[in-house]
Amino acid sequence: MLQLEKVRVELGTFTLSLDLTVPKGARVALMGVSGSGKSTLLSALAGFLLPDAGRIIMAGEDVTAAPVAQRPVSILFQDGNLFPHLSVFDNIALGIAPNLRLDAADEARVMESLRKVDLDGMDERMPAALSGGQQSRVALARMLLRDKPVALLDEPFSALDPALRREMLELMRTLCEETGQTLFMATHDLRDAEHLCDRILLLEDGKVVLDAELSTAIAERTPVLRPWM
Ligand SMILES: Nc1ncnc2c1ncn2[C@@H]1O[C@H](COP(=O)(O)OP(=O)(O)OP(=O)(O)O)[C@@H](O)[C@H]1O
Repeated sequence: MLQLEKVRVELGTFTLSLDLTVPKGARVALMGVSGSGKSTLLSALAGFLLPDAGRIIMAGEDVTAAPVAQRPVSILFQDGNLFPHLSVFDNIALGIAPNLRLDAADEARVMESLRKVDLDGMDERMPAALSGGQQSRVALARMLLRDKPVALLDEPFSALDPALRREMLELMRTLCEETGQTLFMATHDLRDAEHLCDRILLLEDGKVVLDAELSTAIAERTPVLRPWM
């Protein structure tokens, strides 16, 4: 379970205000027009921004003042998630060992995460020698390996064509279902959201205007969601 208790984040004249609880394992689509506060919310969850008021509780722990590295989160932001001078293996290994010193068990975990995203045998390649979709899979493998309770995605896979992007979103959904991760994904595309998410949080000017089960909101054509349909 993840709780945002009366959280307020102020950025100049903009204020994000949230008071909500997200069940463990929920996959939440964060939607709203440009400037509504999606990235601000992800940054507050990741710890890049500290709230001016309120508390953030993740996996039973108060992380309100915790630095990025101490939060139980993994992050996948837009594109360019890979280091071009490191091999696929090392890019993934960074998820567990920032100094790249791995023991045999860690190495086996890296290879296992590669297998899960269907990239066996690609461990020695450099990112430039992979297709866009394969690069996204490497970033996903690293996220998997970190095995954190909360995943934060900001318009991921946006460089991929829609068919490949949706394939990645579905892969992400399968992996989340296996691990029970709670996920937040900022997106402008309701169809993309449907491929991965089961809840929707719609923001307007820093406030939640819809917090609902995604399939129900779509089936009922909830008025605030209609512009996105
Ligand atoms: N460092 C900052 N100082 C002042 N205002 C900021 C700062 N960062 C963001 N903002 C403002 O906060 C508001 C929310 O921005 P945010 O990036 O969270 O929106 P968003 O919904 O993610 O938009 P987009 O869909 O364009 O990425 C905007 O009005 C933005 O101008």
